[in-house]
Amino acid sequence: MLLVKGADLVGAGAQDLLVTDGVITEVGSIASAKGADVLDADGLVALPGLVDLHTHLREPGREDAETIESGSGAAAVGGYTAVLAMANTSPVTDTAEAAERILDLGRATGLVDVVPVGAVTKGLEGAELAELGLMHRSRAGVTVFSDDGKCVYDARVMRRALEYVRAFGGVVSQHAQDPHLAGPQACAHEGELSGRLGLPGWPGVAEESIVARDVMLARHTGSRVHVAHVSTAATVEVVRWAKAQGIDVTAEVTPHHLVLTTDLLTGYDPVYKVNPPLRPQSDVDALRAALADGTLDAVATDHAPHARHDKEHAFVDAAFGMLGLETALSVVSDVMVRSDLLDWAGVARVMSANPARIAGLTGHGRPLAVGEPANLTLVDPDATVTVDRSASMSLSRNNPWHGRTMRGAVHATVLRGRLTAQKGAVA
Ligand SMILES: NC(=O)N[C@@H](CC(=O)O)C(=O)O
Ligand SMILES: [Zn+2]
Ligand SMILES: [Zn+2]
Repeated sequence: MLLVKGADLVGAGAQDLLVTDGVITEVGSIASAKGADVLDADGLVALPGLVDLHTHLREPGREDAETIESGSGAAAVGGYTAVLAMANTSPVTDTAEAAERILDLGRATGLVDVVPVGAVTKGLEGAELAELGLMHRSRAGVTVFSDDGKCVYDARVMRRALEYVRAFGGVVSQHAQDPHLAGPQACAHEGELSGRLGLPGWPGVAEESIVARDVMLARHTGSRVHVAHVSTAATVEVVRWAKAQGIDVTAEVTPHHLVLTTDLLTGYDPVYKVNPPLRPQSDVDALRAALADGTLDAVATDHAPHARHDKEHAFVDAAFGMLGLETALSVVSDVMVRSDLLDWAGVARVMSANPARIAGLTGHGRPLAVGEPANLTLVDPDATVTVDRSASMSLSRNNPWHGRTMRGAVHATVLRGRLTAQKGAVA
């Protein structure tokens, strides 16, 4: 048993919360409970456990960069109770067996629910559909499919994937990047600055044109598409239009695209190399506004750990990606809550309820009420944190937030009644 004392339940004021056998059994004023561990939550905000739609855990294949265990630790410290593990591992998660293996490794660690994402195409090669139905019907129950890292570029393949997943309520999460408009070398927002720096440009239209196509394919098939890591104002416009038409589209934004801008590239530090690239301030402002007004449904980290020997290269040669799990809540607090763009109920929506709904996770993203699973994140809204890349559960150090001070931090994470992390460390 666990007794959480005096947490602000967002909208319901300070309450005590009793957890028995992983389920919330009482909410209100609870003086004591015999045999229960007590967690003092005075001054803390209680959110439903955070859900990340987009995490790279690197196992199998790149256990030097991250493992399911180390990434689960980072997730727990970051306030997450469920993460969707992207399929671009080695081997790729494109079979039922591969998906079940990830599920089992996640369960063995037990710090967070690790939910496998299945590849859309075999080997992420974009040609032949992977065994979507078998992955869905497996113990892993895969509902989110993505070739993330690569775009499902062939419109016919995308159409067939959408038709296929519609049968069981699945969704395709698209890494929107036209490979001709933004080729493999493209690594900086295309504009005056990329020209001056001599970096191959990645124009916003390479994203926007794929999203425009995909929402039309979703309309045509009556299926559901999700847009990964939206990075431009015009993509927001497409998503807004599609939603207004009743097209079944959802979209996510990363913490880094809500804050970091392309001018950080002037120092050629590869820590700022990410896909899609950092954009100008006008895009950042549009993304914040779209997250606030619901056009963007979710914040997803795109936690992308990379080993030192893959990241510490000349900018053009370095790997794409940055860490995100441990800092996401602080970034969102700092940029969205402190500026009144979102209140804590809004944070619960974009970091828990909406991602859980998109991924079809019934045990997550639920209101903190009697009868619900006790997955929760306690946040100290006034804590000031200065990010230190060396104090991380991740095996990698490609942390773009190093040295930054933010307000608002995860205090503790509870997964089905069990404390999984507290004050930056795994419990
Ligand atoms: N975001 C990145 O820059 N990198 C991701 C791939 C991806 O999300 O597209 C990775 O796997 O490293
Ligand atoms: Zn991607
Ligand atoms: Zn990714």
